[in-house]
Amino acid sequence: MDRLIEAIEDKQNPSVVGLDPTEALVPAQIAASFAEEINEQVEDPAEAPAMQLSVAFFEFNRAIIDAVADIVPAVKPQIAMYEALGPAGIDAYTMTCEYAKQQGLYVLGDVKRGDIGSTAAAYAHHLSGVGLGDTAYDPWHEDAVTVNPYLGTDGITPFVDAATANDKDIFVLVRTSNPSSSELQELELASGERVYEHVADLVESWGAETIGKNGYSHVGAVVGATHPEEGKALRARMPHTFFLVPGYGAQGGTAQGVAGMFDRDGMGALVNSSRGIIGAWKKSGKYSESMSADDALDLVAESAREAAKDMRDNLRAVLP
Ligand SMILES: O=C(O)c1cc(=O)[nH]c(=O)n1[C@@H]1O[C@H](COP(=O)(O)O)[C@@H](O)[C@H]1O
Repeated sequence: MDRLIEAIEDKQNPSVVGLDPTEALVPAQIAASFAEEINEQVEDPAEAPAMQLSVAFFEFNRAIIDAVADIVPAVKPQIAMYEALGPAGIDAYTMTCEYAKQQGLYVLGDVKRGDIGSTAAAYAHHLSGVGLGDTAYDPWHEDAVTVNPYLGTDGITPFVDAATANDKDIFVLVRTSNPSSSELQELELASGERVYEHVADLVESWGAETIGKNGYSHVGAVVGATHPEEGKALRARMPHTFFLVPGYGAQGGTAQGVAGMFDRDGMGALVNSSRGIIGAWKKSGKYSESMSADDALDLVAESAREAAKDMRDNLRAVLP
């Protein structure tokens, strides 16, 4: 986790921009501006809409990355939004990750993978690259991925091994931000612990052999901004586990609510906002359907930059 920590210290900003584009979040004229070019390229006209949106997603992301790269240490592309477009969407995802890396950003691939050990080892190629040894080729350009711990240790170990071998990281779901999370995560065990507390102890143990010079391991945890008190308690319970904290902004999480998830040095957590930043242009009052695609992209970028600055300043105000 040392590379992420250094990136956060460099920008003095523990926030990450979630790149979760959807057709509703990307100004319509951007995809429309590629219609002619795409229609000439595609063999099957039915493919055109997905191709157009994929190109639009990448241009949308590139404009936002250019606008926030000097403000934030990291971006978190959510692969689901790209998978929704099929293979062309995956191309937009990997191009987005590659471009963000080229701008010096830490790329957190939100892929939430989890399976039995042999399958997890295949998924772990997101971190270990394709091919063997020196010939390993990295088509994903991710510094970290999110993973689901529901299958237990043998489903996680391949990810820990790949992360450690490649100086990358994983973030394991512990206390998720969604309303239904309590149905499972708050269940009380015979020991009196809650399920999420038991998972927290497993996550801390999974990283124990990989603690870096800043005191945090390659194995992080996902702790929702919508659970301030539980997050504060988990901060103390998981001293060597860095937190990815989603749920700020669109889901109601606040800077005050996440303050307890940081350690006494103001480190230990990276707070995510996706829709609150990439959708800020919708609240600017400056968008018009008649504006050009270039002007729409400029508005997206300018709005994202302002929203990223606000988030940075809100977090700085609550940190030691
Ligand atoms: O793993 C995640 O990042 C995640 C875990 C969680 O508990 N809650 C959660 O919202 N997320 C992700 O964080 C992002 C939140 O998006 P916004 O609500 O738009 O900021 C989405 O990409 C979610 O998939």
